[in-house]
Amino acid sequence: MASKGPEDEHPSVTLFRQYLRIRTVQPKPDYGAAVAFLEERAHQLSLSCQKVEVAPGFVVTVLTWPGTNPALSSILLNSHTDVVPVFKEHWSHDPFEAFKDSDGYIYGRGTQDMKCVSIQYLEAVRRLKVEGRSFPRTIHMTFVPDEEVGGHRGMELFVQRPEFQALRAGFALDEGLANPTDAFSVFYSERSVWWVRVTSTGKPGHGSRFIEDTAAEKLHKVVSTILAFREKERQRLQSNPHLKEGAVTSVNLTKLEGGVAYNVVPATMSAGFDFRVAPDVDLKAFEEQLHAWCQAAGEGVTFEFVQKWTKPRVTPTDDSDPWWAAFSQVFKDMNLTLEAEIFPATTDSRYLRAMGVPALGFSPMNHTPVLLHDHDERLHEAVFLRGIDIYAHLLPALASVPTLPSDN
Ligand SMILES: CSCC[C@H](NC=O)C(=O)O
Ligand SMILES: [Zn+2]
Ligand SMILES: [Zn+2]
Repeated sequence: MASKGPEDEHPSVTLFRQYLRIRTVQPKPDYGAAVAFLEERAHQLSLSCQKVEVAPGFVVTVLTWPGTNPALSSILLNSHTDVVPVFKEHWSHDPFEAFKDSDGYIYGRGTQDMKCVSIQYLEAVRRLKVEGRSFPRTIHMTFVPDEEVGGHRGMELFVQRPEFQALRAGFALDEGLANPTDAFSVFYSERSVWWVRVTSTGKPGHGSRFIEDTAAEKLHKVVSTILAFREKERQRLQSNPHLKEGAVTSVNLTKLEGGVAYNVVPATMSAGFDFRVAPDVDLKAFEEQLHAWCQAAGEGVTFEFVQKWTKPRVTPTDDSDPWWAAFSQVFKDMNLTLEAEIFPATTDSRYLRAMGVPALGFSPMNHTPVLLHDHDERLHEAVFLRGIDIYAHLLPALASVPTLPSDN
């Protein structure tokens, strides 16, 4: 297929590519430019735009399309504005140029995670407004900073504020993942992130001696135990075709620290682990297990949490739930396949669900390899445009869910 020149490119694709060029890349995202871009979109769409500074320099931008029945709770469409860093030398094209190849693939950091979704929300709303449609429920689009580093200066603070309460969110959409097959993935829960630092202390001394009770020996025991647990979970996932990645607990050894010189046995060493705990795990029992593993390694082995999520929640996916019924019916009507899963990593949905707002993670990308955080992150323009169609069906369905007991 020959590439369309910029003159006949779909305007939604052009807008997407403009947004991709804004360097909201961690660790120093240009949030000012993103907020200015969103304010301009609000102006173009005749939507109100509220800026909530949740921490100095960290703004949540809220664009609102009022519904016809303000008594009803609202639909919240969330996306984060930041993107993860790149290894530029591994990219085929500049990751912040939004290069489109002759087949229609758009390359860029954020093409999948999740600048596509931000623009799809905006363009679906634009289309529905142009068509003169209106719906009972208000639609809020929230654009939040700092998701990629945990949301601690983004959604985590925003949900605690009166401005969030004032949105009266009844249901939310947030990010999901691409799916390489014909199906679309949707995420109704996520694993709890636990970043654990195990510190081992022991006897120091000269590197030539058989010193008893060293920090390294004991740390090695803990590392072995945890990696054995990892293998057990890996096998459990591999041997059961019904289980998807998010249904088991994963762990990786991601940091090792300690030592000062080759001939000095260090008195302390530490190991860092990234646990993603499945939502059906008893978290109290799991923490006790961590204690037991450390204790079994010997005296002076302790652990601390660097991240610890303790409020896993599951959004209903049975047809008796009005939100799920409305969401899934759209896919039936459009003859599209949905696969419901637990998100394997962490998103801002956890903060929304913990506030009692049911949330689904959905990024409309089928026939697309999962390339978030990867080199050559890309999305085909046709898949991107199809996503706008899908939201243009989803938003009317969700914003027309009849009055619920929770609305009163
Ligand atoms: C807990 S902070 C990290 C959040 C991050 N989210 C997306 O990749 C993740 O590692 O899942
Ligand atoms: Zn993301
Ligand atoms: Zn991400």
